[in-house]
Amino acid sequence: MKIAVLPGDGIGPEIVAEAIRVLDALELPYEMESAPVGGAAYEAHGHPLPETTLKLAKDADAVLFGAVGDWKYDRLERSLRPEQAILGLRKSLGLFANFRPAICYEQLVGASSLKPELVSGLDILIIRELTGDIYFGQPRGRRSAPDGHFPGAEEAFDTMRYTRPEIERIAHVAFQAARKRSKRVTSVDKANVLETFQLWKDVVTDVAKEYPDVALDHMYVDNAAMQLVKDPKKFDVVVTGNMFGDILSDEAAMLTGSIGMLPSASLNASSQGLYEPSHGSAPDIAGKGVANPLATILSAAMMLRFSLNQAEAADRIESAVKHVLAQGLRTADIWSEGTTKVGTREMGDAVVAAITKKTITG
Ligand SMILES: NC(=O)C1=CN([C@@H]2O[C@H](COP(=O)(O)OP(=O)(O)OC[C@H]3O[C@@H](n4cnc5c(N)ncnc54)[C@H](O)[C@@H]3O)[C@@H](O)[C@H]2O)C=CC1
Ligand SMILES: CC(C)CC(=O)C(=O)O
Ligand SMILES: [Mg+2]
Repeated sequence: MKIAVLPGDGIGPEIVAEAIRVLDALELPYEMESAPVGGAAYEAHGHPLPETTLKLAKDADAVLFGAVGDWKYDRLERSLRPEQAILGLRKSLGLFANFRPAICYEQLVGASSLKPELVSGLDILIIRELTGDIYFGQPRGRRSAPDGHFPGAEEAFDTMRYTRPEIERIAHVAFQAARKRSKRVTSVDKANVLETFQLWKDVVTDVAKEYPDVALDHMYVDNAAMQLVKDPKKFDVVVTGNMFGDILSDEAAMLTGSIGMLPSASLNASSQGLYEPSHGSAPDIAGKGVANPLATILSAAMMLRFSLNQAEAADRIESAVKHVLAQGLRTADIWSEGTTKVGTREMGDAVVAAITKKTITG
């Protein structure tokens, strides 16, 4: 088993270090190799995704990724910006299916942005298409506007685009996931306005015919954003496009207590995967030792389950996380009165201790 480790920027190296310590505590027979990515790679090699980093990721069974980006690169030419590294990895490895489970752990019900009764027992699976949509569509650019209300004025444009096969394959992923859960899929679109999402809705409806045991409903994205905070438990599997999934998953994170709790798995057709927290590099707290490492640690558990065939080890990590939360340990983002505030490293220590001392109560 070979794991490529790409810590990246900001809090990336801090949280990935804790995930690695947790993986090490499991004493599994894997090999790990690290490489720079994002701003760190730009500084060292002049490119956010050097060929050697890309090759390491392609050759690995799984990639453990931190986060990329920093405000200081905002004015760089787009192809050199750190965020292009994660987009490039997703595209090059064909990681079209992004799983973002928004689970509110019982111990964190009080940390959620919503009332306890709305989030107690919450378990939503957001399935986000990850290699298409407006993040990848061509053409894009800036130019002098050729027409419109202000001809000759500077304008910028991006292209929202999906093909039928792209939508079909993510729809199959969603229906198959729903079969293992409560057999409900909500497809989120903007078909009332966008041609791209009228196609999305038509294709998801067609694919649904192959899954008569799964109930499908459609919801416009603006309504979905509202329903997520009004009555989140009405959702089970949510399938949507790249941009809507990006936005809705950050919103869903707050139902679970913090963006620092939301892991993710990005899979290709051969179950090779990239595992990263759903959040970014958090430059505002980088280097302070306060970032929550649990989303990354839980992403490592998803890696063991989905790409490395180590479901039991994944269960051990997830039980250890529940155990430390039950002990009352909290990083600043999930802290509340009556709990114990700890830093990134202490939280990692506690998860490692729960695994190695076998003190897990679940
Ligand atoms: N996959 C990736 O590498 C991603 C990269 N980014 C990049 O990250 C940089 C920062 O973006 P933002 O919009 O600020 O989003 P962000 O997710 O990095 O941070 C948003 C807020 O959440 C907090 N936060 C995030 N992760 C946390 C954690 N583990 N523990 C405690 N608090 C946490 C941050 O302190 C900040 O207040 C940008 O350059 C952005 O492009 C953003 C999202 C994903
Ligand atoms: C660089 C962004 C597209 C990454 C992001 O915000 C995400 O995947 O959640
Ligand atoms: Mg995002």
